[in-house]
Amino acid sequence: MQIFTDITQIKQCFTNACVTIGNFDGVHLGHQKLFNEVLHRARARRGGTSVAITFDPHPLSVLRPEGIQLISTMEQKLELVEQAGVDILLLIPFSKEFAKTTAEYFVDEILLGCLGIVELVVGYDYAFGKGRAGNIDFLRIEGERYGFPVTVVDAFYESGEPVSSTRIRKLITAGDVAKAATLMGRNYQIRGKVQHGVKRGGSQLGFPTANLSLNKEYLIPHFGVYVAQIIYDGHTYNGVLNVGRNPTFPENKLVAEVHIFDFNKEIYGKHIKINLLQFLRGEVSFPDIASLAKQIEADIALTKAILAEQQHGLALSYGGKFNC
Ligand SMILES: Cc1cc2nc3c(=O)[nH]c(=O)nc-3n(C[C@H](O)[C@H](O)[C@H](O)COP(=O)(O)O)c2cc1C
Ligand SMILES: Nc1ncnc2c1ncn2[C@@H]1O[C@H](COP(=O)(O)OP(=O)(O)O)[C@@H](O)[C@H]1O
Repeated sequence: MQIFTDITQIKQCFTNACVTIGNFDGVHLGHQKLFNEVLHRARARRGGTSVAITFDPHPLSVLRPEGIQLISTMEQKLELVEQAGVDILLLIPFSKEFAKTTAEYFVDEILLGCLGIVELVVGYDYAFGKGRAGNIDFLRIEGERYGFPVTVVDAFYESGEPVSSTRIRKLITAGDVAKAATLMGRNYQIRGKVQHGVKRGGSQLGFPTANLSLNKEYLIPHFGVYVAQIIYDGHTYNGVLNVGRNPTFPENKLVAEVHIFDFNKEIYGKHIKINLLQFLRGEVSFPDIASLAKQIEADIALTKAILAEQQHGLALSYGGKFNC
């Protein structure tokens, strides 16, 4: 995937550009449906180029005084859009100034002038430009005037409800990461460089934990303990994660810390990714360190049992398929 971080970097229109526009926070199954439609139109029908346009930072983090807590970092978003198979990603720098861009200017200058659009694919609820004037009715009229068909893609439904970034944010904030995964088509993930903690995990508790600091610009999952999967240096490990403020101790610092199973390496400063698979319990203030250690032991046993059960389930479902 080729990435452009400003329209001025695009010197020549793309061949038969089939374009979608959106914020794509979380790159969930609804977004993936849009990308599939664009890819199908670009490749199978037009022999052209699939283009996604998004904004950096997320418009609501600029326009809303209270900001927005995002599901995915820009780094993750780029990875996921690339995995979806999109050829070109245009990341338009978003500012209060850019928010004043009229929908007409956007269509004339960016879609037609810069990209050479031949087809537009948008989600059922999408609108852009000053005052959200670039809504579906407007785009259909512009499409007819300039000769680019506009395809409106309906939501992806799960349990009869549309999948949306807002719905996923609510689930993660409530700790229901397992359900969020079914709406995203992948697990909710946090990532970052391993930080130094207070050196209590290994020496006092008997369970070292690799600590990540959490940035408040992103969603903070419900405080508590999760079954986790850790990706480090090209390998995947199982583990158990605690998100919260360690109320048993006085520091009160927000942290995500993961005890990795069958692992014994010093990884301070290294980049790790943690997938949150299932919520186990909320964070508790324990009367002493021995009670906390005992609880962590129980958390580990439960995590291992859940993972073994999942493996067993997978083996059965593969068995079922082979038997058909
Ligand atoms: C599985 C697990 C569960 C935890 N649960 C709690 C908890 O309920 N309450 C709490 O205060 N701290 C909890 N912690 C955090 C520990 O207090 C923390 O890992 C320990 O103090 C080590 O901190 P350090 O990495 O800064 O040395 C948990 C940690 C793990 C790995
Ligand atoms: N199984 C493991 N899980 C997590 N971290 C481990 C493990 N084995 C070794 N480590 C290392 O130990 C560090 C955590 O030890 P800990 O005593 O909790 O110190 P800190 O308070 O700095 O987090 C991790 O950052 C990592 O470098």
